[in-house]
Amino acid sequence: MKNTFSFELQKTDGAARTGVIRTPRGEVRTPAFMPVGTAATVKAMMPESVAETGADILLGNTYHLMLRPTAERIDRLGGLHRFMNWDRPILTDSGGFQVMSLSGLRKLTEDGVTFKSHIDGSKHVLSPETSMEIQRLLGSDIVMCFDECPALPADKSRIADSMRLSMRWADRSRAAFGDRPGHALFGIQQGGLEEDLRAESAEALQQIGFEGYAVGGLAVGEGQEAMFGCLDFAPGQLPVDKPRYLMGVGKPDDIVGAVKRGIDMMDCVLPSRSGRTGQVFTRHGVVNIKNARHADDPRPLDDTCRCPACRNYSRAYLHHVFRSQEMISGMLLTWHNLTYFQDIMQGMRAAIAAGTFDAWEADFHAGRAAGDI
Ligand SMILES: CNc1nc2cc(C(N)=O)ccc2[nH]1
Repeated sequence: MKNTFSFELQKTDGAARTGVIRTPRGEVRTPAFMPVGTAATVKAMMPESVAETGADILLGNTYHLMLRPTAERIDRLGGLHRFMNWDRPILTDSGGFQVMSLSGLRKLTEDGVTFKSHIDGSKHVLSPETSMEIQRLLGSDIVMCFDECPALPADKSRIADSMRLSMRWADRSRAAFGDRPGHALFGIQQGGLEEDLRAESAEALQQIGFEGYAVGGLAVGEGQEAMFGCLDFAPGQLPVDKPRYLMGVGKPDDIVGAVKRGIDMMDCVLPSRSGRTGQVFTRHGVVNIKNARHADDPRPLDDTCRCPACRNYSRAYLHHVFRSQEMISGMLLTWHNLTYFQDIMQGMRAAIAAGTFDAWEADFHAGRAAGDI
């Protein structure tokens, strides 16, 4: 096993790309969707089940893990992969986004963010330096720069100031990351929906140099049209030979539109969170299993789906166990949603490789318009 990190761009079809990220813990086929394993678990899933859905990599949340059980404890126990029994690649976020949305009593300065834990009120500091140390202790394969993601809408001067702070933090993140063969540090482009600010951010990040580049600052309430408008130019401002990661996205049609515009990696809680709330994604659209119309329906959710929920159970059963708040409900629906999201990724990888992405996309949208869900 070579102790290196690399990305091979294999085929393009329009702006869409397919390739492979090679890490010491295995390969990540792109475009890739990363399930979110917030507190060292993809909720309601065994890690071997997550692997069976087709996930090559998952995401861990630095903010949650630093508070509980702490990165030091995970390090003492052999690192996050050993701790959660996932031996494939893990990407960890920096904690920057979640500290601003989850913690209490925050104070943001040039140095970083001091805050109180939402769990027990204890005081903590997140900065480029502490975030790099925490992610090193966790042992993640892909580390994210510590940045600030401004809430939208915001005026241009606020977006510019925030982006420039994030670029100074990117520089400090790079310095603190050090020389770690086989591990990657990704920079995060900011700049809101502004093409000139995003260009300035992309240029600043390339001057520093990263193994991959994220498009940050999106999926924060701007809506799909504005997000796609930004993705019509932002990925193209980033190096063509490095992975491009869109953070926090998204619904199936968001994912397809992002890949169409040159994105290689994404993460989102939607398939797992929705699985627990009875929202089921299928190729014909969304099924809300709670709805009484499923109570006597003997059909599977999707008779073309390979997941255990579709192979072994009826909608009537899934409706029953959801209504009865049985644990198997979240397990089966999460398993289905993650399988469906991975099958979308596999479909796009194959279509881009064959040069038929446009036809695949048309079929994807036609299936959702067809209804009969
Ligand atoms: C769910 N939406 C979302 N937008 C994000 C932006 C960032 C970011 N660092 O700009 C990180 C996580 C994010 N999650």
